[in-house]
Amino acid sequence: MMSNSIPSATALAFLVPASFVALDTIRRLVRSRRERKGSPLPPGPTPLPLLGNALSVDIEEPWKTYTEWKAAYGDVLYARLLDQEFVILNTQSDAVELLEKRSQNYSDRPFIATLEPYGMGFNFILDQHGEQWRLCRRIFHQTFRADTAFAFRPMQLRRARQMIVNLIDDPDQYASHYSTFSAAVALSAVYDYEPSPRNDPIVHIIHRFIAASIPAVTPEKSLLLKVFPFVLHIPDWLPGSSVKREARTASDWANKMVETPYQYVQKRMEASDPVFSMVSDHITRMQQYDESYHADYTSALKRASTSAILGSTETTSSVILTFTLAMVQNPHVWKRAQAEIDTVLGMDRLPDFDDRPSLPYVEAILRETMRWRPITPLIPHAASSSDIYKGLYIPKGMSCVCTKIPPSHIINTTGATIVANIWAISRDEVRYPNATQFIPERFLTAEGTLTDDDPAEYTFGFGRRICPGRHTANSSVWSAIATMLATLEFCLATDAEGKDITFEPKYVNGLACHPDIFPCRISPRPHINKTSLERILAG
Ligand code: HEM
Repeated sequence: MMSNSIPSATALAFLVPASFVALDTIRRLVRSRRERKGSPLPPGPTPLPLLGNALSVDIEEPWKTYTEWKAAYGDVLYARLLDQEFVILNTQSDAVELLEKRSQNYSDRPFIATLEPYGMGFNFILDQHGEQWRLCRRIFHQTFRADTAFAFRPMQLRRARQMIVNLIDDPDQYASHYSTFSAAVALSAVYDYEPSPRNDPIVHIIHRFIAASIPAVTPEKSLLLKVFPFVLHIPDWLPGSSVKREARTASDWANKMVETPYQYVQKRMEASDPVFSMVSDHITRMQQYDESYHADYTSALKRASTSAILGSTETTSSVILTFTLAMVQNPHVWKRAQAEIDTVLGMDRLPDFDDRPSLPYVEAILRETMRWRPITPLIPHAASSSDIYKGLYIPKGMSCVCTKIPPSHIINTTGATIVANIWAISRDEVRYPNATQFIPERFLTAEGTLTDDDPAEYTFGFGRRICPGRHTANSSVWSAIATMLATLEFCLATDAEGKDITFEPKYVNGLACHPDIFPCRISPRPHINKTSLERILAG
């Protein structure tokens, strides 16, 4: 039997990092008290020693807890989950004040211990606010800024129409068609790659990477690796090595995701096959720079291009899934939209971007879809220095305990996480009465024109980190939903006796938050058929 007074190696292995967390928390509290100079932290629920407020937060949907706390503590809240401090901004105006007007200080990201081990290091979405990020963002901007993204519109419409053909062919696979559509738009823009509608090898790599990396973004996995980084070095035959294997698999898929489409472009360029894409454009631009800069440029280009695929695939398809759920639950909405479309376009052509200003109800549906169930309910930034806002102390204050973390991360791991709570903004009952209901009319004036309220002003984020793909995203979502409304009907599924199958929607929190697959019947409108659509596509 083991003596009680001599801790086992395993107990030590757990005790040492736990003590680091405890000491670190105490050190931060002392330091923050010194730095505050009399300014209080934002109000919030009283934290327990060490655990902080971890036990009071809904782990599945923390945005709901923060929204409830708004009533008790106000618009700007402070909470601590274990050693991680959060300042939660529950209104758009506070998010604009800090994340936009003080963006010099609020454009970092919180440190996530799983990123490097799970192969997410290529992803500039989660990069710190520094030179590497700036170069990626510049490359990205040249392709996706408003005036250049305009050029993608014909491709986006064509892809949306192809999606309808796939939906008519195989309606039960609707989620997969949305995903293929979203990936296809991004792959066309970034690599000039046309994926096949089913079983495409590159789409397969993207899906495998996303599936393998989702465990990386869970807070518990991140905390585990932060506190016990040695689990990445446990031999494969020992219990507890599953995290290491999981990380290795995600990393392998990440590597394929970065290299395979990039090499596809390189090969086409070597074969003098004309290719027009973000990657080919920058490979050409790179030649004007000194050779010594090529390695950095290539690395930034690979990171920007892969981030574009990752940033667009699950987000766009999540919005279309949310839209489908709203249509199935609110048939009067798609019927009113179809009446608008038929009046403006007639029944023998499909909407294109010239029709967009004439279809305010379709636009209102898009806005309500973005508001009703925001796909990124919380947007995390990090403060690089502590600050005073409205007389409240906003701490930097998280520090990273331990080991194999690249120096570029360690330098910047000292920011409290500043969270824009998009859920709270979208649930503001003064601005959006009956906020839980899907009511596109809230974005229309009594005359039927659009109001000035556009949820795109908060659902795409804020300041220097605002979604740089937002113009492309907005056009993709519009082309998808306008084409779907013009061609499809959305009903509850029926059972063998013809009775409607009702269901309680469930939500999945992956890279974006979206409804889980639900039973529904998506069918062509009476005057639409596959042949006529294929004729339109061919023309
Ligand atoms: C409807 C679809 C989309 C939504 C709702 C969305 C939303 C967001 C949000 C909320 C952020 C974080 C902003 C912040 O930190 O303040 C973000 C970042 C980002 N998004 Fe999107 N996005 C969408 C589609 C896209 C698309 C299509 C692309 C690529 C073409 C893209 C690329 C990115 C990138 C690269 C970032 C990271 C920017 C940075 O950290 O500097 N997104 N997006």
